Amino acid sequence: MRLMEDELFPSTPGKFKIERAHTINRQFHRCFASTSTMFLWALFLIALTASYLSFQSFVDTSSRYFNASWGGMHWEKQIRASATPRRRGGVSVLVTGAAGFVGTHVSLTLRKRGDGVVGLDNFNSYYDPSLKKARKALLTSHGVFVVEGDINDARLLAKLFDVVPFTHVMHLAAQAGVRYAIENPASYVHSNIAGLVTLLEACKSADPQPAIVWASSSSVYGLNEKAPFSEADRTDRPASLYAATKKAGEEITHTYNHIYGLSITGLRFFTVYGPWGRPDMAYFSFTRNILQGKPITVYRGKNHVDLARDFTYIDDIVKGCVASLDTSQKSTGSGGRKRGPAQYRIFNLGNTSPVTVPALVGILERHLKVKAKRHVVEMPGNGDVPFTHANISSARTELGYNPTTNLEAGLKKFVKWYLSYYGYNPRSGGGATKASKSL
Ligand SMILES: O=C(O)[C@H]1O[C@H](OP(=O)(O)OP(=O)(O)OC[C@H]2O[C@@H](n3ccc(=O)[nH]c3=O)[C@H](O)[C@@H]2O)[C@H](O)[C@@H](O)[C@H]1O
Repeated sequence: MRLMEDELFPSTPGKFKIERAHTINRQFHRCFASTSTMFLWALFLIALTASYLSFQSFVDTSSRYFNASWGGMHWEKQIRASATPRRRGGVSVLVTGAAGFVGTHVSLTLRKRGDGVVGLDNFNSYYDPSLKKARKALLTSHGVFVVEGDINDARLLAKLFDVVPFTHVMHLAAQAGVRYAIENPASYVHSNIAGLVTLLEACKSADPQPAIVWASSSSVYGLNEKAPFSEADRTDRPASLYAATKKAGEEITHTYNHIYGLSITGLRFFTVYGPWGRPDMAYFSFTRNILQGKPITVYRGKNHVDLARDFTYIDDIVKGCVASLDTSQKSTGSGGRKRGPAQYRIFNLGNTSPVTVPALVGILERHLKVKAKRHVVEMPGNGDVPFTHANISSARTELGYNPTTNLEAGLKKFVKWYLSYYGYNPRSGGGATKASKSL
């Protein structure tokens, strides 16, 4: 077998051979030159591919950055502006669930008195998100910036505390509704347990740590029969998963108070109602159905006993929330470590005068001037309790809480708002439409 050298450097030189050797030499150089050119080309292609890939990842990262609903210098500027108090001694509050019923009212009240407020809401579709968007528009028109995001988003929460040293957190974001827990139990765990823990983790790590006021629920009294319900009564027999998650929230907040020195106030709301309310609640859905000429289902307890609720008007609840913020002591921890014991409180915020569900329907009929088509059925075993009744003496003493609106007056204001927001068309049988909404 001939070696390659033999081919290139023949052993017997001669003209032909010499020429051939030159030719071979040239071929060798050409070949060598083309190999190095190829090598250079390959290098060039590798470099091109690498720079393309890194450019792509830059584009991806930046487009993610620019498309995210939060982040960026402009966003931070808006957050800071909204969080800045406009009065001497004003507080800076992060309100979760700001586009919710209670969250909107609390945010507006704080803003109107000159506090700094930043809202956070995930605008989920548990009920019509357009109502939440309308509440957000109302807040925006009053200078409250609402971040669209979830309390389960730890990065977002860390960023918010990074941008603003919030003095307080008003935590109202939650999966509400007693009976919906049968349909979608996971949503209660997601918002009321996992979301709460994520929020508390952010608060515990924040420097300074904020004081926290949050919404528990009258439902924690569950099967308690002793009336009126006092904060010291047993709350270990919840009747619904909703109630169980709120009760768990009370235990979880206690832990964070104990370990990290977070100042915490839990408020047990009693069936809150009023303008800008929640469409899933009975007074709201009854109003819609009565106006549309549709039947309403009125639940009744065992032995034909009417169900009753300690319905509480939104303005009274807002006063209780704001008083809770104002009487909160500072958290004692810093850098995730407790420095001393911190305040831990739980208050009932109710009205102390339960009204039966049929009586509620009667009031609505009067205000709407339309007779309801009542369909009375026995209360299904879906988490409801027969009655609620708040003892509010603790809130009276500690917060100066003093509810002043009874159900008759409160529903009158609700109906007025409902008709102005949804409109009223008597020719279509009192059908409510969203077309003529007015803010
Ligand atoms: O205090 C709370 O912690 C809770 O209050 C509220 O729960 P509830 O007191 O159950 O209010 P709501 O649904 O308006 O039913 C009122 C009454 O109407 C009866 N009801 C209800 C629906 C129906 O179709 N028919 C009916 O008779 C029903 O049986 C009940 O007797 C909040 O929704 C909840 O998120 C939580 O905050």
